[in-house]
Amino acid sequence: MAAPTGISLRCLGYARQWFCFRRHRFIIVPNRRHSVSESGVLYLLNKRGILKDAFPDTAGQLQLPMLLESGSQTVYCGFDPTAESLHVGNLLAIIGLLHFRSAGHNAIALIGGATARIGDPSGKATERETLSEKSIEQNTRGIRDCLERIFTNHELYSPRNSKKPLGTVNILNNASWYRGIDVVEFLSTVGRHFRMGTLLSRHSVQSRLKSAEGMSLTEFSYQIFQAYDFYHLNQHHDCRIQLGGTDQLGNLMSGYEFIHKVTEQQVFGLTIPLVTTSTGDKLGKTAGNAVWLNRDKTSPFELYQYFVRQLDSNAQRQVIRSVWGVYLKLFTFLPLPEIEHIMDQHGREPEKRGAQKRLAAEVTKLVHGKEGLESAKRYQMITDGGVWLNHARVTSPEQVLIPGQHILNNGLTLIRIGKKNFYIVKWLRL
Ligand SMILES: N[C@@H](Cc1ccc(O)cc1)C(=O)O
Repeated sequence: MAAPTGISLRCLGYARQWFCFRRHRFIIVPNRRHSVSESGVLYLLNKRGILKDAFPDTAGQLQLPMLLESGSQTVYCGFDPTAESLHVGNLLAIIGLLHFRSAGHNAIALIGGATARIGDPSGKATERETLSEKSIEQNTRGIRDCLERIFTNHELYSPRNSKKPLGTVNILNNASWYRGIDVVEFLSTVGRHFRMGTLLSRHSVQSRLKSAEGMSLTEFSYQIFQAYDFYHLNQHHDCRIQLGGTDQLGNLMSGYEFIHKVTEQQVFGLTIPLVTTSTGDKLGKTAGNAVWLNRDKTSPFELYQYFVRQLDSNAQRQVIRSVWGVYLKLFTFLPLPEIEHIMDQHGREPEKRGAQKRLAAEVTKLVHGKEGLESAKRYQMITDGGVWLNHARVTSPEQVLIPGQHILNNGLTLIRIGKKNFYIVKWLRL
């Protein structure tokens, strides 16, 4: 973590924390003259490395901490249903929302049933493929399922630092408010507030305009829809904070500007960092494929393995040690002193792979619950080489039982699990 040595902006005497920005990192420096609210959610998110930028920066530095301390607030983050499941790359945004929930604030996960049809150009070099309404509906079901499961697991299993009651979580779909909006009405009332110069200046637009393919009006208008969503949630759910990945900054700014113009209310955008592996790749891809959060696309075992395995090379041990510590802070809700303890132990006995096993266990429990974690561990036993069939070690969970080899001619199989547990299985021929 970067040391808090940049330009700092002191809050007036009544603020509990002040912030500084250095090399695009969001740093919160506790105000030593006043009792520091080290339990504040921004302070915590920052300590865990989950915050990157705030928008608008100056107001964000001074007003947002005060707003969050003044009472329960509503925070939202959107997910477009472009696939049947969310993936590991979405996990940090969900975890960010859940930290707000743990601190007693209310979280909205917005499924972009409407925006998925428009297609967000942010971070994309080419126009998105058009999705049929039917596949968007199917994807929406998969994503809703995924979010509900994670929210329940968070409530059941995640350790909490705050004594405040958990905030609410709400899953909404923006298709529900666009259904009733007339296109002429939308352009004449909403469209009027957006200035072409500002829209054109966004990075997502600029990079696409320079490409040979250019950009369609549909994708160009995406930021207006996301801005309107923020406005809608502000009006109907008193939502004043939007969370998104770093590529979402332009969309967050459009929302801020629109709401500010129409309502004069102060709202905020927060970005979370893009997590990369030690080799610089986006986290959440294995052999180029995404690691999904729904079990029919990536099993609990594969998810567990992904976190245990990747970066697991001796050549990178020094890097790995610090990376595991960072991942534990980002992807688990374990208290920071406990993470330090895990890392100390890991430093003493790295061969036990304690840090990565704990990381994998916590992530699998959050995503698939206790039952999912148990099933992942049962397979793990096989890949660790702790299972023998007729005295031969089995290391692949895909192992098939072959008659004559694993099922002896007398119809028996001797199974050994670990050092001491022996079982005889008698197979009946039907
Ligand atoms: N544009 C976001 C998803 C989103 C959709 C609608 C919103 O209101 C907010 C966010 C993304 O692609 O990640």
